[in-house]
Amino acid sequence: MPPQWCDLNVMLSREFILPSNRDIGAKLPEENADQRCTYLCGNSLGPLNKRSKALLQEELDIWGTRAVEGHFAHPYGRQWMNIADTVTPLLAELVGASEKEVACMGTLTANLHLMMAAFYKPTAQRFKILCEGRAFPSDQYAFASQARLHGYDPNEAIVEMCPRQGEFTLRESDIMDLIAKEGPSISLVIFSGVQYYTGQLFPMKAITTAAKAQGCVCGWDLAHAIGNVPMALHDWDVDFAVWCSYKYLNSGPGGIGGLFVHEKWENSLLPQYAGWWGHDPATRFAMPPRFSAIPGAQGFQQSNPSVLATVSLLGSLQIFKEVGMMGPLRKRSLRLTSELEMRLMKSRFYVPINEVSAQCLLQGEMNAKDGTTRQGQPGFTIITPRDPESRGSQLSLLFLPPNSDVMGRVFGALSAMGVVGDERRPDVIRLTPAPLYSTLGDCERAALCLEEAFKGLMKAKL
Ligand SMILES: Cc1ncc(COP(=O)(O)O)c(C=O)c1O
Ligand SMILES: Nc1c(O)cccc1C(=O)C[C@H](N)C(=O)O
Repeated sequence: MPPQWCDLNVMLSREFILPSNRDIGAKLPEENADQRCTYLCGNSLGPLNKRSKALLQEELDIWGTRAVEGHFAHPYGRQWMNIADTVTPLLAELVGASEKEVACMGTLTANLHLMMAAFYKPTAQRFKILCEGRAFPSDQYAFASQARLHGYDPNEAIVEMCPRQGEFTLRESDIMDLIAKEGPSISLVIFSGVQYYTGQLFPMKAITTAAKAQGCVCGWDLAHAIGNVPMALHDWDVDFAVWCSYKYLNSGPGGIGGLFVHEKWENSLLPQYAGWWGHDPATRFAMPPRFSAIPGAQGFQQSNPSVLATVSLLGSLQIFKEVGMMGPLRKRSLRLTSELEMRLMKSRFYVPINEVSAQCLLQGEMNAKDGTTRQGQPGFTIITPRDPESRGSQLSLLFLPPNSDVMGRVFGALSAMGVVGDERRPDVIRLTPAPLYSTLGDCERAALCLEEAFKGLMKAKL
């Protein structure tokens, strides 16, 4: 039976090590200084957990006592030679894939290039890359450089889909229409599962189906989706996907990445940038001169993975497994994010999204629906979709008036009160209650502190 809410609260508070208010430099009374801070920043970096810490210490000790032997003989059965096998089944479960469709390797951007090298095969008729506008910059750089590599001008080859005028997120029907319209000229459709800036969860299954119907390859950047929302990449017929593990998978800064390649490609797609870790493990250490790829995603491995990075991921994935993986976690996540949203919307500084016209935003104004202009008055709206099915854990708060100092000052005040989110300039603060370690109390506290931050701002303006 999956653990209940209260059991989870207790268990998870024991598993994670969160910075205290003092650690993060919050300016709070002494009696609150050593309490854990309100950490709502797992969309950027998940916190440390005790299992990862213990596993890391074990591997350091084994390194100290066995050195090179640790590759082949390991007191806990985690021979370094096969270390990725400890996490592959868990990653496969998280993304909805078979084990051979998944590889724990490298880093997100490097894996994205590897996958584009394998899957982006532009022709004169079909050469475009369709992606969301304002994709994470590393992805934009990767797309543009891949287009250039094939001799295309990124301005012509890359189709960035932007929200309608006055809107902040994409409509499913618009995405479908664009794929249908541009389909014959599109080589690759690649979106992020959850958009890093707005927190929008794209309809992954529908986009994949539409892309495939047009004969396009469909890939996904799952940086903000893995460990955040349930997925079924195999059943959805996704061609490839890449991810990092330092966000919702809590593997630590710069943690090891991963990729997915659908099994249907197993016999027709050979790794072009081969390395010895993609070679058949049965003969890898015999060091034969000719490459013989592991069938499936793992054939794309190049180097031996960092053992320290891999066990750090393993510790967190063991917690995922213990709580029942994404089923119970998504349920908890929906509850937490709705709680945060509900409390934020009660704020007197909250402005409903439909009252914020993008045109006015551009001019640095904020218009109320009734026609009155509340020019210059500080406030915020939530640009993440209201429909829980169209978002993960994250809420993105847009501060008003735009391009003012409101966001920066609120962010500073939140930090001083022990609330850790992150700022994305010019006007957004992302707040993410992650179901593995956040509580309803965190959501309540964040909303109260936001209110306090605004009050401080208003007082200072008087
Ligand atoms: C959506 C997205 N893509 C790519 C990256 C870059 O990842 P990495 O630095 O691990 O390559 C990030 C985060 O930094 C991201 O959020
Ligand atoms: N990887 C990061 C880092 O080393 C420092 C600061 C931020 C990051 C991030 O991952 C940013 C993240 N992708 C984002 O969504 O903004």
